[in-house]
Amino acid sequence: MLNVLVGVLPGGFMIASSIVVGSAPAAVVGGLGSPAWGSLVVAFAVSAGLLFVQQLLAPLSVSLGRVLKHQVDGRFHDQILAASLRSTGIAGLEDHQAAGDLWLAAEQLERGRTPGDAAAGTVALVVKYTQLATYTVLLGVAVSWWAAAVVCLVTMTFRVGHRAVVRIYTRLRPIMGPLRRESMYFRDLGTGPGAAKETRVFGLTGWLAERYRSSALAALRPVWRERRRANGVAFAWRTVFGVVMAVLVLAWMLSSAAAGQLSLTHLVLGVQATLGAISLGEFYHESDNGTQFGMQSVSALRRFQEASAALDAPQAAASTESAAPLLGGVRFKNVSFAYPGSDRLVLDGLDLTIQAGQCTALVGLNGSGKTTLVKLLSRLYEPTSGAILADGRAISSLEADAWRRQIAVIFQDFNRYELSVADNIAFGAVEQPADPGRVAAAAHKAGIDGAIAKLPHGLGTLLSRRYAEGAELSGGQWQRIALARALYAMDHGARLLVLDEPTSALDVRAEAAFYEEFIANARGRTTLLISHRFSSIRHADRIVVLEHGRVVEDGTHQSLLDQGGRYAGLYDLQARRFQAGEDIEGTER
Ligand SMILES: Nc1ncnc2c1ncn2[C@@H]1O[C@H](COP(=O)(O)OP(=O)(O)OP(=O)(O)O)[C@@H](O)[C@H]1O
Repeated sequence: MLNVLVGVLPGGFMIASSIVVGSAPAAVVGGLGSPAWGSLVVAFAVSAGLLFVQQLLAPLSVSLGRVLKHQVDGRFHDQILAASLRSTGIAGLEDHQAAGDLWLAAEQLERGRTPGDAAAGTVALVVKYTQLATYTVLLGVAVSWWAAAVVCLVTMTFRVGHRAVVRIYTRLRPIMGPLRRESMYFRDLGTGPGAAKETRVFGLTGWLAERYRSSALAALRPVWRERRRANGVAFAWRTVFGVVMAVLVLAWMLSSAAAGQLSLTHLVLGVQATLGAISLGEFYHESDNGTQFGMQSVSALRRFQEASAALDAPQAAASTESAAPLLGGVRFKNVSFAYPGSDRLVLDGLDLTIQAGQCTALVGLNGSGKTTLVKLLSRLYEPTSGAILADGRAISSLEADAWRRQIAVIFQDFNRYELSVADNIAFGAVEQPADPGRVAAAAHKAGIDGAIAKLPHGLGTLLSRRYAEGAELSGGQWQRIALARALYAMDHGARLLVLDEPTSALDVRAEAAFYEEFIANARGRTTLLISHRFSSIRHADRIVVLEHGRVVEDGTHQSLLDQGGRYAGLYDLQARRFQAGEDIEGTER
């Protein structure tokens, strides 16, 4: 409503100021104090008043537009976070297309093309089109309706032209999107610290700069081509048409006034309305980009939400039973699994029981499905067929977050939070208030307390080089921090500890020592240790060998050696290499 008023006010000013000009000759003739002079003063006061109100309300309208933008954007940010942090599954985040849509939604926000801009831009359009409507009506009433129609047509022709240029970006989005994503990837690779070592060591810096340049140019060239086309001949035609029409209308008004068919007031009003309307045929900075692109992030987010919902198994969202503390073991019953969009069974009729109170080691070559098994256990994916039972209840029927509090999982690619050491450990049980004593105890159990003591602020040290007071840990120390996080979770009620390749950053001897120490400490706890190295986990209560998504051997270290099967073969191979002083890892990868 405010914007309608802001749109109408310039029309009011035009009327009042035209009356001022129209009544000036009579006022001059009548002199000071004459009725004509009085009318002139009233018209002048009204026009000044209208101008004043207009100057007062226009900034208010802009400010309210900004408030609207920030409110809409705030809500949208919440929606993006809520969509990407949905806790039922991660299939959408790991799917190329869906993840691309989520990236697009966030990227549009970073580029300042937000739903808030669309909302504020739409509201700002109300001002512009109310103005155009007002000028058209004034011209129609004061001069002629055909002149009003022509001027309105000219303005809209310019507007259509400007919008056509803006629309080019939307039309080319399917081509530009992947290219832009590629160029952003190369830019981030070149400017971020993560890849800095390798790009220099391998001499990739020149290659990186060239790939960034070529992919950025490939994304921009189609836009430049289309823009030249839209801004070239079509623009020239529109300009010629607009200028000719405007000149014709103005000339006609002048000749009518000269012939005495149009009063001075009507002439001034007609000229003002014509020029005012035509000046509205411009590009609207406050509206055009926002209304054209602002909703793209919304559509991209909707696509991501739909794809995630379709990719995640429906039971994941539906399960609501509360999870009782896990007392017995966990059983994988004939579990098969293929990643969404793939027919390949990564797990194929897997039968496995993780016994309570035992340390079970799961070994298998790269790609045999070990991490996938942990993702199913954590309910980040649901089995394609079969069931995972905890104390005899299908975990798919349990409320996902409640079930996850029963397990403490450290993935291979665990998170390194750029927060304090204490936070990194206490995230193991984030739903409970952090307990410094138990944090220190977990750090001690994970064998990282010595390294923490040497940090400038102990447990309070920020683990990030981005801060002056921050510190960086080695890969092996980070792994111990992650282990401390899992132990802290166990200390707060988690019943099953899962470590997926917890020692990949340790050297062979440190790894062997870690496993020996860990397995000894974990006695009596339900633990699942995952490794692709067969030699390290020989002290586990039980060793399960996974191959092509199935259990192929199951027993103690000694019984598996006696069987002389897969485990024995690979164990012997590693042991011989180790004795020969070669890198064990090299044999198996
Ligand atoms: N998100 C995913 N989408 C599609 N396929 C996947 C995905 N993650 C893993 N895979 C495939 O599933 C198979 C098993 O992978 P998984 O990570 O479970 O193996 P792994 O035994 O843990 O291997 P590693 O010892 O190398 O960690 C691999 O062939 C892999 O390519």
